[in-house]
Amino acid sequence: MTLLETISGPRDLDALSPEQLDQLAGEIREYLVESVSKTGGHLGPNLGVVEMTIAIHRVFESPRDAVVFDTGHQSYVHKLLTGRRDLSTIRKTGGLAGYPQRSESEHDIVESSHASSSLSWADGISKAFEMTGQDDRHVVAVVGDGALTGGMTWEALNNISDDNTRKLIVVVNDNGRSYAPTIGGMARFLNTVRTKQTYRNLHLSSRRAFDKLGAPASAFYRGVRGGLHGFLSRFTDNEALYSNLDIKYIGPIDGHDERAMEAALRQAKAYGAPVIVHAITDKGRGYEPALRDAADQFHAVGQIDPETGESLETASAPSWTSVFADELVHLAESNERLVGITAAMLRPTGLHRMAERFPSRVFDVGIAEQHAATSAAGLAFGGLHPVVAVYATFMNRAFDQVLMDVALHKAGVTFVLDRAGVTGPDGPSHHGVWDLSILQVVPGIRIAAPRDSVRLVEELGEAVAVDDAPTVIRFPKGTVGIDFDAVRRTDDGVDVLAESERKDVLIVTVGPMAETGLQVAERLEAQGIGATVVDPRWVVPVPRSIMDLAAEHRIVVSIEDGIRVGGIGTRIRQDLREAGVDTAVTELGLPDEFLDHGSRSDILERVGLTPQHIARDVTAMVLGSKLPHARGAGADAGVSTDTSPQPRV
Ligand SMILES: Cc1ncc(C[n+]2csc(CCOP(=O)(O)OP(=O)(O)O)c2C)c(N)n1
Ligand SMILES: CC(=O)[C@@H](O)[C@H](O)COP(=O)(O)O
Ligand SMILES: [Mg+2]
Repeated sequence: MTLLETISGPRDLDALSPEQLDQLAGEIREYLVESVSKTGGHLGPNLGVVEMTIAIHRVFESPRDAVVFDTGHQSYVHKLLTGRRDLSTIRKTGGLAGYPQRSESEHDIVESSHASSSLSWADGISKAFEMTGQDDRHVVAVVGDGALTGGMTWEALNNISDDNTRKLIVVVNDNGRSYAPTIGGMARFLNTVRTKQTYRNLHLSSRRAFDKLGAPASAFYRGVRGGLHGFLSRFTDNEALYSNLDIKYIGPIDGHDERAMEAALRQAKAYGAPVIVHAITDKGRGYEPALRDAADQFHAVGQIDPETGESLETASAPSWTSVFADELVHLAESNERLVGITAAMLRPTGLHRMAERFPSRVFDVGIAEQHAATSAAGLAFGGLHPVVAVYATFMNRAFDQVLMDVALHKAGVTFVLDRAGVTGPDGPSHHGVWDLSILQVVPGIRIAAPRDSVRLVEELGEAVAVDDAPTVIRFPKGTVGIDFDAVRRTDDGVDVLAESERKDVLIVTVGPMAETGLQVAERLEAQGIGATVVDPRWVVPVPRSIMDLAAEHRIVVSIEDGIRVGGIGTRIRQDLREAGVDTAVTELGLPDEFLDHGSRSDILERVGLTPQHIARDVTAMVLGSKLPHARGAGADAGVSTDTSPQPRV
């Protein structure tokens, strides 16, 4: 029996000797490589937090003490130590989540995988503990150096540094990387700390480092009620505590030295006020293929050969990301106004290709999507055309910047939203399902959803030609499907993909849902129901010809890989009413609920967004049987049927 097999909860760690702790760390690393190489997942980040997580769970008493992981992708070791020793189902339908999940364990607190929120969580939890007489409970936040480049962390630090006695420990997991090396002035400073062999005179050097960063950073260093003084000072008995700041700093500590981590954490625990413990770690620690991987040190892997680290997955077609990446380079060759912006995801969004070709025209702003959007408005003001490439789900947090900085100023900025729609294994906070509903309310915005690679190329070119409004191109995770040529194109750019003599149903598909729409049409034809399938290409604003086509049909069905509430279907319905077209509309999309992790196909099946489900429902509607009630959340697709005028039979 391995030591790991004896650990059913954190308290089982207490009796282990130093030698056993080292043995346990080795067993955990071995298991992570063996298991994650089969399932895929965040292998590199978790290999980097083995000793840290063991030390946290030995020093603190979860769940009485609250342990919060920023982003949560590095919580596999936490799961192993809190009664979930079998990771073989991780990220699979019905299996363990790839992030903390309260329904799995009382030890899990923050389920969102959106970075840079952990310190705000910790600030709130620690305040609540103090205010409810639970001030013997500690809060521990594990935050990566990458997550520290997100603005929320500094908002939280500014509050945590208020004069207080809250038992809040911030463990900075500093491995020097997000995917790639973490960017920015603060990261450069951390690097200074990381590389100092003796870490002597840290305080002096840090002042110099911040002075080097220029006035704003020095001002921040000297004056703002932030935690940086404590963050920069070296730990000595109470010496490092600054009168107007309350964040003591301990470190840097070797994050792979379990005993050193424990000692630092015990000091922090005993201190009785907010403390930062700065741990230096290696992403991918103990696994050569990860440490050697220059791209991202196995930040997130698919199935790999555990011996060599080689990917075992073969792509049957190019990914949406790679089609975008190549076309952007092609466009940038002839349009020197184009610049790219990534939020710490250069390679995952494909911008690395433009960066290789035009290094001075791509900016990595760190995990800072809000800053990305507004700095893009600035770039546009200066005469450039920025292309901001982010995952759709992360665009949520930059809504105000798109609205008030980009759109209000009619800035020509193109947002490329990768991983739009149901993504699958990364769970509810990673599905890119809100972008269509959120962004379509932005005045003047134009949103395109390419159905295939040909349209992605076409619509990207159209987008970057717009210089007086924000444009959005959204496409899903994974490889592109087959190209669907149009039967004809209307004068306002709507592609008719299939049409029938009988004008029973107009199916309006958003993006790659075109394939589903065509399959639905085939099924309907088999029932003698005539269907026209159209792809608007640009879904916001809804092209005029959609109104005209709707007026010719008995019912309109929209199909989108986004939440139905406030989706494109809703907009079509509203526009039809405003145009005086009373054709009934059925909007099909995702239910407005958080969709668990799983495979994309399983999730679409569960919510009823499949050709079979849709054809069955539409057949029932057109043949005049009872319209399907809005089915319960989670059971079926969000179906809203406008029942004002019944379909004309
Ligand atoms: C708001 C947001 N933007 C982007 C991401 C994608 N993302 C996931 S992990 C990661 C890097 C995190 O780096 P760090 O905090 O240093 O943690 P590490 O992986 O190094 O342990 C990024 C950018 C995210 N989860 N949330
Ligand atoms: C944790 C995080 O946000 C990312 O690492 C995410 O897991 C990447 O997802 P993809 O695998 O779709 O790139
Ligand atoms: Mg990091």
